Amino acid sequence: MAPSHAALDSAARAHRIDGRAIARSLDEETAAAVRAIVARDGAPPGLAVVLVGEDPASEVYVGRKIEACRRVGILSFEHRLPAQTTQDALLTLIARLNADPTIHGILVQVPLPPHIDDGMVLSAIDPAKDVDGFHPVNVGRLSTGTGGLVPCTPLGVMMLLDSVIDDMKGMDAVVIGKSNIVGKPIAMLLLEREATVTVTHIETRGLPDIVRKADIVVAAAGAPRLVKGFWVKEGAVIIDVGITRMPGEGGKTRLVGDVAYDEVQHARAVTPVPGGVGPMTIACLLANTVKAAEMRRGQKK
Ligand SMILES: Nc1nc(=O)c2c([nH]1)NC[C@@H]1CN(c3ccc(C(=O)N[C@@H](CCC(=O)O)C(=O)O)cc3)C=[N+]21
Repeated sequence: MAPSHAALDSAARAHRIDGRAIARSLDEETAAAVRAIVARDGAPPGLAVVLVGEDPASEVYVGRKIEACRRVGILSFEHRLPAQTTQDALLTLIARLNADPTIHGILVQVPLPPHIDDGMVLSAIDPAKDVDGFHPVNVGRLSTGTGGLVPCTPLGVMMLLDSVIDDMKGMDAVVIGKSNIVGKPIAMLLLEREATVTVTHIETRGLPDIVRKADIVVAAAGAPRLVKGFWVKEGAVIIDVGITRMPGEGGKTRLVGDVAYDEVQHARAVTPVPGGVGPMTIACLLANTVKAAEMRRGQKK
């Protein structure tokens, strides 16, 4: 006897979007672009990575960024400053990096220690070197669709969506999370594609019912396993941006996303954590550094 549709459905699993593989192929393009820049200018693009303090998670991320630069041939310059560094000292370093022609991109790892004003520091970075896309000039460009450098995680999210969706026009997209570095820029990018975008957050009333209407769900609330199976419409595409470190077995930490991955197998496609958005964020940082170098040559706007 042929299996019933219900049996087929319950056996079907969502496509797992492989962020590591997609990041690897973007890195190949970036490496080729770096080789072309070296052939033309005699020197590769340079990225300055600034880390203030000793947050262990930040150290892991910064280490990965430096290693990724080496892989594609970008020169990285690491600036590790003690936690008690003053805001003035940090602003002085940024001014020096802004003026340094061998530096094409500047990344100041956030969060910064509490005595430093993130907004002041990010606004001090030359917008043309702002590979994070956090400077108000780049935020303004993104929201008016006028070019500039786009934040890395949101860029990566769009590439993951593009790997499974041909055209987002008219689709219902729900973004959970309203941060300046993830939720808001993703909403702008989805709007540019003519999706119908609802931006929600942890305080949104009736959140499960709103999410259930979505063809595209981007979970970026930083709330482990917030999105349950019954929140998700059959056939939706889900991007999990959340990364929370939880105590795991044997004193290790384990990473938990914002989506209850095992409960959403009736989705069309879903990203894992780890191995989804995280690797894309780093690949997009490298791509943005090349973009900044090419913008300086006046080749791209
Ligand atoms: N100025 C600035 N720019 C950033 O882009 C920035 C930042 N500050 N502060 C912190 C967040 C976080 N972030 C991640 C980068 C890579 C992974 C990543 O590679 N994740 C791996 C796992 C990494 C692990 O094992 O811990 C994965 O999801 O597969 C995650 C998170 C960039 N951030």
